[in-house]
Amino acid sequence: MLTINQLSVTYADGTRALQEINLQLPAGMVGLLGPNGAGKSTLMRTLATLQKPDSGQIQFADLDVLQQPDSLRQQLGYLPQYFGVYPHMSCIALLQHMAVLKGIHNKAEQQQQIDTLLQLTNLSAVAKKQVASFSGGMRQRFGIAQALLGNPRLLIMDEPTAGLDPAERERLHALLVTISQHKLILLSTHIVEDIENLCPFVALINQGQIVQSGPVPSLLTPLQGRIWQSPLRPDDSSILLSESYRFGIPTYRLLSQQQPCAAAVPVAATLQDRYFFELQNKAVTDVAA
Ligand SMILES: Nc1ncnc2c1ncn2[C@@H]1O[C@H](COP(=O)(O)OP(=O)(O)OP(=O)(O)O)[C@@H](O)[C@H]1O
Repeated sequence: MLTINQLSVTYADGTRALQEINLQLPAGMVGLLGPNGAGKSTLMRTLATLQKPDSGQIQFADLDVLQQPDSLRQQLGYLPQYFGVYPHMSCIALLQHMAVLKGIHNKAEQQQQIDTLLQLTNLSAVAKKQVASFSGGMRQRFGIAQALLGNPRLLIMDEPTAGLDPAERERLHALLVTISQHKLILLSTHIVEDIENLCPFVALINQGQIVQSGPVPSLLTPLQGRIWQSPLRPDDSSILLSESYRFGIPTYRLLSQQQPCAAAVPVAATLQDRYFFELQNKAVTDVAA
């Protein structure tokens, strides 16, 4: 549904934020996962036609996005990473204003869409309050409501769950699943759990390059049967993927063909394992025999 070919973006100071990116994304929820500075926001802004690439092509359905940015904007909803400062306007007044900017001039249609979106995002009760007074979670839900004006086919969301408490994050997940029918929702995050919860398809980005993309199960298959969890860090040739703590006790996740030490138990591979593996710039064939 969305095809990206040889897309490169270089900033004025010479930073090569995107380097010849190629991607094919299907409809549904797609995760763009990468560490800080990987190039996620640059890619999202370029897809949203807010900044121009040095070179490359973007095709959305039958639309050449870089040649027809205005046509793309009519089908696009965008939730930026930072909204900046809100004007002192009520939620409903701001949505009415944004509806006009999106070309929804008919008052009855405007009202009907806004009412539906306020209900969907659970903001009806606070519609007359100023958005500037909203909590972080309410602002994100407002951000989604404005992005959904005009029923866009492509929804781009840059780190939508950043800074939300667990209950707000769950609410947002439920909302995203509800709206994901018949759309491509591209969701960027560095929170692996968000992608595991929501996205059947993922693209991993690191240092301006797509290092893997595909249906999540296909990314896990090469690691199955090779992931081990151990309370000790073995002194062998296994690849250390991550070190985490539970109640202050360390747990190591390791990639190895064989049991790395007597304390290691086999566990199912997760997206987080693949992500940490890719950040080490290794190929699956590097796994110790
Ligand atoms: N306006 C800019 N001028 C120069 N360099 C920039 C600019 N914006 C981003 N960069 C650089 O481009 C690279 C990619 O940045 P980008 O913000 O796209 O990454 P990101 O994956 O969204 O990171 P984060 O998760 O921290 O938001 C980084 O090295 C960043 O420092």
